[in-house]
Amino acid sequence: MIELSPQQREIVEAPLKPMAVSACAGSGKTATAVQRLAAIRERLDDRHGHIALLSFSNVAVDTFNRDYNALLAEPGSGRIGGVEIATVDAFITSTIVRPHGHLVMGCARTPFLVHGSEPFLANFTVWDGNRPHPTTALRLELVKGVGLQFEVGRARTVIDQKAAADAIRKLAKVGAYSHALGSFWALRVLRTQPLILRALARRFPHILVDEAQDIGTFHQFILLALRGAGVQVSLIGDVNQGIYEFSGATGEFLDQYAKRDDVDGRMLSTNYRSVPSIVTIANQLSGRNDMAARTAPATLSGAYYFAYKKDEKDNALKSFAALLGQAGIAVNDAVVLCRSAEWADDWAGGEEEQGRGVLRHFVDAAIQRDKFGRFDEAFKHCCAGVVGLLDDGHGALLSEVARHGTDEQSSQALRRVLWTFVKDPANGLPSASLVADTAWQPALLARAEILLAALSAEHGLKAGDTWKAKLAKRNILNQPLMRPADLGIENVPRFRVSTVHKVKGESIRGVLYICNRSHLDELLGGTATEVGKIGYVALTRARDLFVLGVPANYLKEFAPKLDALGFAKAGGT
Ligand SMILES: Nc1ncnc2c1ncn2[C@@H]1O[C@H](COP(=O)(O)OP(=O)(O)OP(=O)(O)O)[C@@H](O)[C@H]1O
Repeated sequence: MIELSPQQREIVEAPLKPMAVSACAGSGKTATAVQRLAAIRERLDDRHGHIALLSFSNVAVDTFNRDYNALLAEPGSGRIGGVEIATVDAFITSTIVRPHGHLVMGCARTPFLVHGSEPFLANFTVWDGNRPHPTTALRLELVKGVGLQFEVGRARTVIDQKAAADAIRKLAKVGAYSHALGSFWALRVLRTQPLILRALARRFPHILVDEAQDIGTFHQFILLALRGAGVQVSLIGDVNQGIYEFSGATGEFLDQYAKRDDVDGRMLSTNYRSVPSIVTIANQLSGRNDMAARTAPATLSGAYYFAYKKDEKDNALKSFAALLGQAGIAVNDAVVLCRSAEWADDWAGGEEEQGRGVLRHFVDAAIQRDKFGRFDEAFKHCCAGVVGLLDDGHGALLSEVARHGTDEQSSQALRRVLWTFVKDPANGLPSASLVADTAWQPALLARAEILLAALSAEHGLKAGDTWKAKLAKRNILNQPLMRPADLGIENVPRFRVSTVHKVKGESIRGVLYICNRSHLDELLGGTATEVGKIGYVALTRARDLFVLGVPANYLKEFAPKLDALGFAKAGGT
């Protein structure tokens, strides 16, 4: 177990009152939050009350659970249960929407989350004046001076209030809600059901929220409603890492919360993750003055840049591999980061897109499993694909099967069948290395038939009438799903490639961040803009080595600025 610093310990041992902790990157928020959770648990007299520790990703929740259980296992630990560790959304779902949502949704069943691929959703659309959109595509925005606004699509088309409200009600009547609508219904419950609000406040006298810069507008109102009913809400986060601005999470709530009279404002300002030269650059970008706890290792470390050309990606990857070699970092301990999913796909050796609709879910599942070894992602896609093949009547199934930690026996048995299918390229989901039109799709069709027969016999699940048509060869090519490099034919190091958003919260030994001109511009401009913050998150993931990929055309323009910040030029393409 980590020995806490005095700054961390003061937070852990502070009096039981609402707290706002403004922390820098790599400052040990995880250990501090877990120990604070344990300290509150120990000191709280109310043995019926639960303390909730909430975050925004399953990875963070798993880490918290692991560390809290390790604390419980320590000799002499008198700590007991009575804590709830979950994502913010899972907490809202399990404590508000599922048990009480029916009171405001007008449905006669336990509400269930829909993911968008469920066939029955075809009957639930909303009209934008020109064309219909799935109701599940509605996003809710609170716009200053306007109030609640409903939008769809990338162009953020605003939907007529009444049309949106009618569509949401229609969906709610069958018990379904989308991800965006979950918080909406939860807030409705809290605002219209005072007895439930009071009961929740009694059950959760303390709620700690990690990554609090990611609290969006609806989450904020939910937390404030609970606070109004007496819950002590504490926040811990880093506004410089607020990279979900597009979804209404500006970090302002965390900033403002610290200024409230009854809130104890604290800081965590030592970075335990990165070597000092990286912390110095991070300080300049964020305007903070954080300390580096580490000293530089004897091998190559720090922040570098090199030029790359878009059509010579393999050279850039080889240059990065060479730098990693000098730093003594294995390829497996490094990552290539991009701003957008499209870029990440491209740098990962993007496949030519194959499949449409339901079939596309199976394509994605095979690629996730065989190219990236990500079985959890493969499982999710496979579930969406299988549910897409079933009869409309099984609309709630996907949400039951996909629910993290569900303990219902029927769901568990079904999960086992689906896992078996996902894990087995010989008899289940066919290998992504097969040629798609002549081998992969026919194999999928035959095995899906066997799977559907088993689901019908053992689980009473009925296949939809058109399931075969959904697996027809639409946009299926005469080539494998994975491109040759991933089949081991070309000799380029195989890096994990990811978006910055996906590695949030991680510590990684070597990071290459591939930029275009505007990414660089905003990175150098500091953390005032969202893309600037994304650059800051990329930089601060690196433990030992951070490399910036600069487009060759712009090297001359950016080199002096990068040198001035403390980057060093690496040899490169
Ligand atoms: N007191 C400490 N002494 C030594 N190492 C520590 C201490 N506190 C934290 N660390 C280490 O610092 C690293 C970063 O911690 P953690 O992942 O919790 O950072 P974080 O604050 O969540 O960062 P970020 O917000 O950037 O993801 C971890 O490897 C952790 O073990």
